[in-house]
Amino acid sequence: MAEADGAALLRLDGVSRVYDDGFPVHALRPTTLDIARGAYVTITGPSGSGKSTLLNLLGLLDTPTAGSYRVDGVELCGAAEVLRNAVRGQMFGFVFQAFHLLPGRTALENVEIGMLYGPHGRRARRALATEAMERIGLTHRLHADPRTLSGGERQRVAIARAIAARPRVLFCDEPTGNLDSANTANVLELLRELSRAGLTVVVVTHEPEVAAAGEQRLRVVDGVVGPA
Ligand SMILES: Nc1ncnc2c1ncn2[C@@H]1O[C@H](COP(=O)(O)OP(=O)(O)OP(=O)(O)O)[C@@H](O)[C@H]1O
Repeated sequence: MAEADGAALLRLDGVSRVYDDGFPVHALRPTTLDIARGAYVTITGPSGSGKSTLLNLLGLLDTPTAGSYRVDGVELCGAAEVLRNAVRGQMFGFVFQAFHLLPGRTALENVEIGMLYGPHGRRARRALATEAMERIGLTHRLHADPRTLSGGERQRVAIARAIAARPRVLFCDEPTGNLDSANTANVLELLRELSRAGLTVVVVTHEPEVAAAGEQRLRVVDGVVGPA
Protein backbone atom coordinates (compact mmCIF):
# COMPACT_ATOMS: atom_id res chain seq x y z
CA MET A 1 0.00 0.00 0.00
CA ALA A 2 1.31 3.47 -0.91
CA GLU A 3 2.85 5.59 1.82
CA ALA A 4 1.18 8.98 1.82
CA ASP A 5 4.15 11.24 2.45
CA GLY A 6 4.04 13.09 5.75
CA ALA A 7 0.38 12.19 6.29
CA ALA A 8 -0.89 10.42 9.36
CA LEU A 9 -1.16 6.66 9.19
CA LEU A 10 -4.70 6.84 10.61
CA ARG A 11 -6.78 9.96 9.92
CA LEU A 12 -10.32 10.52 11.16
CA ASP A 13 -12.10 13.56 9.79
CA GLY A 14 -15.49 14.38 11.27
CA VAL A 15 -16.15 10.75 12.10
CA SER A 16 -19.21 10.07 14.22
CA ARG A 17 -21.15 7.03 15.33
CA VAL A 18 -24.78 7.07 16.28
CA TYR A 19 -26.38 3.83 17.46
CA ASP A 20 -30.08 3.66 16.84
CA ASP A 21 -32.04 1.20 18.91
CA GLY A 22 -35.35 3.05 18.66
CA PHE A 23 -33.73 6.28 19.87
CA PRO A 24 -30.33 7.66 18.86
CA VAL A 25 -27.25 7.21 21.07
CA HIS A 26 -24.46 9.58 20.05
CA ALA A 27 -21.62 7.24 21.03
CA LEU A 28 -19.00 9.29 19.17
CA ARG A 29 -19.45 12.96 18.30
CA PRO A 30 -17.79 14.20 15.08
CA THR A 31 -14.10 13.53 15.66
CA THR A 32 -11.02 14.70 13.82
CA LEU A 33 -7.86 12.90 14.82
CA ASP A 34 -4.46 12.03 13.37
CA ILE A 35 -2.40 9.07 14.50
CA ALA A 36 1.12 9.08 13.10
CA ARG A 37 3.17 6.05 12.14
CA GLY A 38 4.81 4.61 15.21
CA ALA A 39 2.63 6.60 17.64
CA TYR A 40 1.81 5.17 21.05
CA VAL A 41 -1.74 6.32 21.78
CA THR A 42 -3.71 5.72 24.96
CA ILE A 43 -7.42 6.40 25.31
CA THR A 44 -9.16 6.82 28.66
CA GLY A 45 -12.55 8.05 29.81
CA PRO A 46 -15.51 7.08 31.96
CA SER A 47 -17.52 3.94 31.34
CA GLY A 48 -19.86 4.35 28.39
CA SER A 49 -18.04 7.46 27.10
CA GLY A 50 -17.27 5.99 23.67
CA LYS A 51 -13.76 4.54 23.98
CA SER A 52 -14.57 1.14 22.50
CA THR A 53 -16.65 2.80 19.81
CA LEU A 54 -13.63 4.89 18.82
CA LEU A 55 -11.31 1.87 18.88
CA ASN A 56 -13.74 -0.22 16.85
CA LEU A 57 -14.02 2.49 14.21
CA LEU A 58 -10.24 2.91 14.03
CA GLY A 59 -9.85 -0.87 13.77
CA LEU A 60 -12.46 -1.15 10.99
CA LEU A 61 -14.57 -3.38 13.22
CA ASP A 62 -17.44 -0.91 12.89
CA THR A 63 -18.60 1.65 10.30
CA PRO A 64 -19.08 5.34 11.08
CA THR A 65 -22.41 7.07 10.69
CA ALA A 66 -20.64 10.00 8.98
CA GLY A 67 -17.17 11.32 8.21
CA SER A 68 -13.99 10.25 6.50
CA TYR A 69 -11.47 7.66 7.69
CA ARG A 70 -8.23 7.27 5.81
CA VAL A 71 -5.66 4.58 6.50
CA ASP A 72 -2.33 5.29 4.85
CA GLY A 73 -4.12 7.79 2.63
CA VAL A 74 -6.83 5.39 1.49
CA GLU A 75 -10.44 6.38 2.16
CA LEU A 76 -12.30 3.57 3.90
CA CYS A 77 -15.60 5.21 4.77
CA GLY A 78 -18.07 3.90 2.26
CA ALA A 79 -15.37 1.60 0.82
CA ALA A 80 -16.21 -1.92 -0.26
CA GLU A 81 -16.21 -4.48 2.53
CA VAL A 82 -13.56 -6.47 0.69
CA LEU A 83 -11.14 -3.49 0.91
CA ARG A 84 -11.94 -2.83 4.58
CA ASN A 85 -11.37 -6.53 5.32
CA ALA A 86 -8.06 -6.50 3.45
CA VAL A 87 -6.78 -3.43 5.29
CA ARG A 88 -7.93 -4.84 8.64
CA GLY A 89 -6.39 -8.23 7.94
CA GLN A 90 -3.08 -6.98 6.57
CA MET A 91 -2.45 -3.91 8.67
CA PHE A 92 -4.16 -4.36 12.02
CA GLY A 93 -3.77 -6.65 15.01
CA PHE A 94 -6.14 -6.80 17.98
CA VAL A 95 -5.80 -7.61 21.66
CA PHE A 96 -8.74 -7.71 24.05
CA GLN A 97 -9.20 -7.97 27.81
CA ALA A 98 -10.26 -11.62 27.61
CA PHE A 99 -7.38 -13.45 26.00
CA HIS A 100 -9.53 -15.68 23.76
CA LEU A 101 -6.96 -18.49 23.60
CA LEU A 102 -8.10 -21.98 22.71
CA PRO A 103 -7.54 -24.53 25.47
CA GLY A 104 -6.19 -27.88 24.32
CA ARG A 105 -4.00 -26.17 21.69
CA THR A 106 -0.44 -25.12 22.42
CA ALA A 107 0.56 -21.48 22.76
CA LEU A 108 2.34 -21.73 19.40
CA GLU A 109 -0.74 -23.21 17.73
CA ASN A 110 -2.86 -20.42 19.17
CA VAL A 111 -0.54 -17.88 17.57
CA GLU A 112 -0.68 -19.76 14.24
CA ILE A 113 -4.48 -19.91 14.32
CA GLY A 114 -4.56 -16.12 14.12
CA MET A 115 -3.04 -16.37 10.63
CA LEU A 116 -5.26 -19.19 9.35
CA TYR A 117 -7.25 -16.96 7.03
CA GLY A 118 -4.28 -14.90 5.88
CA PRO A 119 -2.00 -15.32 2.89
CA HIS A 120 0.64 -17.45 4.64
CA GLY A 121 1.10 -21.16 4.12
CA ARG A 122 1.64 -23.66 6.93
CA ARG A 123 5.41 -23.31 7.11
CA ALA A 124 5.37 -19.53 6.98
CA ARG A 125 2.72 -19.48 9.71
CA ARG A 126 4.90 -21.64 11.92
CA ALA A 127 7.95 -19.46 11.30
CA LEU A 128 6.06 -16.21 11.97
CA ALA A 129 4.42 -17.66 15.08
CA THR A 130 7.75 -18.85 16.44
CA GLU A 131 9.28 -15.44 15.78
CA ALA A 132 6.35 -13.73 17.56
CA MET A 133 6.76 -16.03 20.57
CA GLU A 134 10.43 -15.00 20.65
CA ARG A 135 9.48 -11.34 20.57
CA ILE A 136 7.22 -11.75 23.60
CA GLY A 137 9.87 -13.75 25.45
CA LEU A 138 8.01 -17.06 25.72
CA THR A 139 10.09 -19.45 23.63
CA HIS A 140 10.32 -21.75 26.63
CA ARG A 141 6.51 -22.14 26.64
CA LEU A 142 5.88 -22.76 22.93
CA HIS A 143 4.12 -26.04 23.55
CA ALA A 144 2.34 -25.13 26.76
CA ASP A 145 -1.44 -25.37 27.00
CA PRO A 146 -2.73 -21.83 27.71
CA ARG A 147 -4.49 -23.22 30.80
CA THR A 148 -1.07 -23.77 32.36
CA LEU A 149 0.09 -20.19 31.71
CA SER A 150 -0.26 -17.22 34.05
CA GLY A 151 -2.64 -14.41 33.12
CA GLY A 152 0.25 -12.23 32.01
CA GLU A 153 1.72 -15.02 29.90
CA ARG A 154 -1.68 -15.64 28.29
CA GLN A 155 -2.00 -12.00 27.38
CA ARG A 156 1.52 -12.04 25.93
CA VAL A 157 0.52 -15.04 23.78
CA ALA A 158 -2.56 -13.08 22.68
CA ILE A 159 -0.22 -10.21 21.77
CA ALA A 160 2.02 -12.65 19.87
CA ARG A 161 -1.05 -13.82 17.95
CA ALA A 162 -1.93 -10.20 17.15
CA ILE A 163 1.56 -9.23 15.92
CA ALA A 164 2.63 -12.48 14.24
CA ALA A 165 1.56 -11.44 10.75
CA ARG A 166 3.49 -8.17 11.25
CA PRO A 167 0.64 -5.67 11.31
CA ARG A 168 1.33 -1.94 11.23
CA VAL A 169 -1.08 -1.09 14.06
CA LEU A 170 -1.87 -2.93 17.26
CA PHE A 171 -5.25 -2.08 18.82
CA CYS A 172 -5.69 -3.09 22.46
CA ASP A 173 -8.99 -2.83 24.38
CA GLU A 174 -8.32 -3.03 28.14
CA PRO A 175 -5.30 -5.32 27.63
CA THR A 176 -4.45 -5.38 31.34
CA GLY A 177 -8.02 -5.48 32.65
CA ASN A 178 -7.63 -9.07 33.87
CA LEU A 179 -4.07 -8.76 35.18
CA ASP A 180 -2.46 -8.09 38.54
CA SER A 181 0.06 -5.27 38.86
CA ALA A 182 3.17 -7.38 38.17
CA ASN A 183 1.68 -8.82 34.99
CA THR A 184 0.35 -5.39 34.00
CA ALA A 185 3.89 -4.01 34.23
CA ASN A 186 5.11 -6.90 32.14
CA VAL A 187 2.55 -6.37 29.38
CA LEU A 188 3.21 -2.60 29.46
CA GLU A 189 6.92 -3.20 28.98
CA LEU A 190 6.15 -5.44 26.00
CA LEU A 191 3.89 -2.82 24.41
CA ARG A 192 6.60 -0.22 24.93
CA GLU A 193 9.18 -2.46 23.24
CA LEU A 194 6.87 -3.09 20.29
CA SER A 195 6.25 0.64 20.00
CA ARG A 196 9.99 1.37 20.09
CA ALA A 197 10.43 -1.16 17.29
CA GLY A 198 8.10 0.96 15.13
CA LEU A 199 4.67 -0.59 15.66
CA THR A 200 1.80 1.91 16.03
CA VAL A 201 0.03 1.07 19.29
CA VAL A 202 -3.47 2.23 20.32
CA VAL A 203 -4.66 1.24 23.80
CA VAL A 204 -8.02 1.79 25.50
CA THR A 205 -7.67 1.56 29.25
CA HIS A 206 -9.22 2.43 32.60
CA GLU A 207 -5.89 2.16 34.35
CA PRO A 208 -3.91 5.37 34.97
CA GLU A 209 -0.50 3.68 34.78
CA VAL A 210 -1.37 2.12 31.41
CA ALA A 211 -2.70 5.47 30.15
CA ALA A 212 0.45 7.25 31.35
CA ALA A 213 2.61 5.03 29.13
CA GLY A 214 1.13 6.66 26.01
CA GLU A 215 2.92 9.40 24.11
CA GLN A 216 -0.35 10.69 22.63
CA ARG A 217 -2.90 10.58 25.43
CA LEU A 218 -6.57 11.00 24.64
CA ARG A 219 -9.65 11.21 26.82
CA VAL A 220 -13.21 10.55 25.70
CA VAL A 221 -16.08 12.15 27.61
CA ASP A 222 -19.68 11.82 26.42
CA GLY A 223 -18.50 10.86 22.95
CA VAL A 224 -16.15 13.84 22.63
CA VAL A 225 -12.44 13.08 22.11
CA GLY A 226 -9.86 15.46 23.53
CA PRO A 227 -6.38 15.46 25.02
CA ALA A 228 -6.07 13.69 28.40
N1 LIG B 1 -24.35 -1.78 19.79
C1 LIG B 1 -24.81 -0.73 20.49
N2 LIG B 1 -26.09 -0.34 20.41
C2 LIG B 1 -26.54 0.73 21.10
N3 LIG B 1 -25.78 1.47 21.92
C3 LIG B 1 -24.49 1.13 22.05
C4 LIG B 1 -23.93 0.01 21.35
N4 LIG B 1 -22.62 -0.09 21.68
C5 LIG B 1 -22.37 0.91 22.54
N5 LIG B 1 -23.48 1.65 22.76
C6 LIG B 1 -23.59 2.85 23.61
O1 LIG B 1 -22.66 3.81 23.12
C7 LIG B 1 -22.05 4.50 24.21
C8 LIG B 1 -20.53 4.32 24.14
O2 LIG B 1 -20.20 2.95 24.37
P1 LIG B 1 -18.72 2.39 24.40
O3 LIG B 1 -18.80 0.91 24.54
O4 LIG B 1 -17.98 2.95 23.26
O5 LIG B 1 -18.16 3.04 25.74
P2 LIG B 1 -16.79 2.76 26.53
O6 LIG B 1 -16.24 4.10 26.86
O7 LIG B 1 -15.96 1.83 25.76
O8 LIG B 1 -17.37 2.06 27.83
P3 LIG B 1 -16.67 1.00 28.84
O9 LIG B 1 -15.50 1.71 29.46
O10 LIG B 1 -17.75 0.74 29.85
O11 LIG B 1 -16.30 -0.19 28.02
C9 LIG B 1 -22.68 3.94 25.47
O12 LIG B 1 -23.74 4.79 25.83
C10 LIG B 1 -23.21 2.59 25.03
O13 LIG B 1 -24.30 2.21 25.81
